[in-house]
Amino acid sequence: MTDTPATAGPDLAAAAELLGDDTSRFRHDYLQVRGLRVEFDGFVAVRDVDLTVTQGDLRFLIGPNGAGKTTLIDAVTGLVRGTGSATFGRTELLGRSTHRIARAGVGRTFQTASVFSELTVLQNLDIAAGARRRPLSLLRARRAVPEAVERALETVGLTAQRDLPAGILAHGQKQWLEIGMLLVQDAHLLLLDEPVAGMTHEERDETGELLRRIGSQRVVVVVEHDMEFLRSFADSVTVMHQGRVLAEGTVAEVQNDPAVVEVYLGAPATATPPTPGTAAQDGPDPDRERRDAPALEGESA
Ligand SMILES: Nc1ncnc2c1ncn2[C@@H]1O[C@H](COP(=O)(O)OP(=O)(O)OP(=O)(O)O)[C@@H](O)[C@H]1O
Repeated sequence: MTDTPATAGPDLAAAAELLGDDTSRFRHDYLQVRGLRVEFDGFVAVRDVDLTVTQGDLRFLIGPNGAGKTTLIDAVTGLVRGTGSATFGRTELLGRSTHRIARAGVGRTFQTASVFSELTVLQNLDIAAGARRRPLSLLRARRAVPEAVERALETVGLTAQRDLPAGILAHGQKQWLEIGMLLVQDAHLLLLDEPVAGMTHEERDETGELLRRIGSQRVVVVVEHDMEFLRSFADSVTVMHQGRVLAEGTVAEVQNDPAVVEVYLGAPATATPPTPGTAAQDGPDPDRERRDAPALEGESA
């Protein structure tokens, strides 16, 4: 946050207004994944995954590195081929193109924000909003900023930065811009891949509040490694390990689940508790997943 103007952060009142659209065609839709399987040249990255996420249930998807979290999102959004079923509303998403999945109201962010750096914040939002417009009408100058774009700017707290090139935004602001782009695209299932990675504490809290608001009206799945952020904002948690769902429940439930403790800490919960964040001496050889797993207790990774 050195060369960018200070921001007041997301505007929660604007978020409430923007999200208070209870005439939405997506109002009762939810994500339902059944028997999802993704293979890469014979390596099974995701297997037998069942997942149901509804509106008002801010779901965090956690698990050690390589657990299959991003691959799950990739399959739901059409970036990789999966078998089984993944529906949002009445739409089967598997087997559809990324474009058609987006049209079904499904949007995602990536670990690295993918905004057009040379274009302004406003232009980025305008392009996202215009995803359904014809190319010629996109080129035509318009007199006013569309209301949805204006509201999204306020919602994600970037009104003061609207005319700045997106490339000079702080990391957190780029993530907010991406979320704004999903809102103007009318995404009602938002899949966010590590949205607070690299953010300051303040930005994380602002992002958490924003996600809560969005999650009360839309279906939101957050892939995260930041346990402090999870404890503050998750309504529910799905834990993945080696491509499967290992556990699911409230933060307290998964934190106290022996299988989860074992995966994260490297020892059965009933054994002498290891030092948080380290593998147990007597446990199996720590593999890559375990070494990289953040501590479930204490400070975030
Ligand atoms: N395109 C690919 N080709 C081959 N293997 C892949 C591909 N994408 C992912 N994998 C493998 O699938 C497994 C799951 O990876 P994935 O990125 O989904 O894990 P993750 O839980 O998101 O991990 P992280 O927290 O590190 O992002 C890993 O073993 C990874 O190496």
